Amino acid sequence: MTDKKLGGAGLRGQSAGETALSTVGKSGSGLTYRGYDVKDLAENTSFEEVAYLILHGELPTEAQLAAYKSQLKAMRGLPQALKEVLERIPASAHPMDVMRTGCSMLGNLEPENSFDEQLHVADRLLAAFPSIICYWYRFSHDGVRIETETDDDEIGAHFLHLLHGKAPSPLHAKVMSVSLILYAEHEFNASTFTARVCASTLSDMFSCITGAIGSLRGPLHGGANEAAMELIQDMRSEEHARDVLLGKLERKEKIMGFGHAIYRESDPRNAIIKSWSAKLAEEYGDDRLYRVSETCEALMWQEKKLFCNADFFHASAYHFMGIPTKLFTPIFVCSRLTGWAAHVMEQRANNRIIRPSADYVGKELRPVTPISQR
Ligand SMILES: CC(=O)SCCNC(=O)CCNC(=O)[C@H](O)C(C)(C)COP(=O)(O)OP(=O)(O)OC[C@H]1O[C@@H](n2cnc3c(N)ncnc32)[C@H](O)[C@@H]1OP(=O)(O)O
Ligand SMILES: O=C([O-])CC(=O)C(=O)O
Repeated sequence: MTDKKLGGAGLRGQSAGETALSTVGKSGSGLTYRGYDVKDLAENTSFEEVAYLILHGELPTEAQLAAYKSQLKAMRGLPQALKEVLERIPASAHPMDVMRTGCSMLGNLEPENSFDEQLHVADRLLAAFPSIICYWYRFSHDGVRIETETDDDEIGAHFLHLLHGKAPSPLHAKVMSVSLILYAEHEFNASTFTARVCASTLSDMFSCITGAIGSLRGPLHGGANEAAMELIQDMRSEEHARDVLLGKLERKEKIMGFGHAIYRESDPRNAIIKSWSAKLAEEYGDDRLYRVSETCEALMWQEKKLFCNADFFHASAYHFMGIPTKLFTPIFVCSRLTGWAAHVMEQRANNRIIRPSADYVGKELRPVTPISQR
């Protein structure tokens, strides 16, 4: 992987601070969390181990992991006032707006009173986010008030259990764990930077995370996994996929799930989620979605030298597990929370308010014309 030539708009290529949490797009290692290659982590750990690594600095021992899992399990319940708010949100709402409101409401009910509570707040949100989104989804779509405390050991399995009303298969639980690992942390991406800017004013953790959810929602960032699904779901065949994409490229439309602000030749998360999507396609008996996804990948590289980012094969993988498309980006939130919270803590530990300057391109200094003469 070569380093991308960075420069120009969007603060590209400018260092905006220091981090010990991850590296993105460095030659020789595509993506590392606290010094571990994401591929190594995806092959050899669970999401809870990675969350512990990101939040605490080191991988847990067996005893630490067991204690961490039981601690998170015990924090899955939602306060009645939050459930009432979630019940008032219509089924037509975007689930990312539900996440934003759910996070913000929890901040009213269980505020972070001092920075000494920051790790507790991060863990509480980690445990509560799947409950928040699934409670709202099942109530608004199926009319049921679900019990949000399951006995599932892992957050990914817990999410699928709440969504489908039954514990997932080992394959689905494994894919969720890998997916959450892949999405957990990514240096100074837009949503993380939002969280850090908010943290730099010495605001509370809930505000930082609520702002980050808003930034992740857009289709140029986390929202791309949903947009990718919307793109591929109507592709009837490989030939149709090619026609659709060539038409879009001709019209200079963005193809969601492709390209990246930092990576130049590939996103290291793609090969990992793609291989799990292939396994799920086989289990599902799919004879279209995975193939058209591969067609898109080949055509985009051939035509534009653009590669799939983390989001593209997440679309088919989530679909094969029966996850409704509009819940794709909220799963990203359930994972990225770990990175956001760790960045907030890192910012707080060595803080200076983030306040860049702007190049002024407006009018020269001029006097106010009295309103009667304008
Ligand atoms: C988990 C994540 O958040 S990963 C990102 C998810 N987002 C997406 O998948 C949305 C689609 N992708 C994009 O919009 C962009 O690739 C971004 C936002 C991710 C990165 O943007 P940038 O850093 O500005 O892209 P970059 O500088 O590499 O763009 C180079 C050229 O390729 C084009 N390009 C980049 N991505 C795409 C795409 N997905 N489809 C079509 N053209 C594209 C750009 O328009 C640009 O063309 P130009 O030189 O004619 O203006
Ligand atoms: O780094 C970025 O710009 C976007 C991204 O891939 C992520 O946040 O996972």
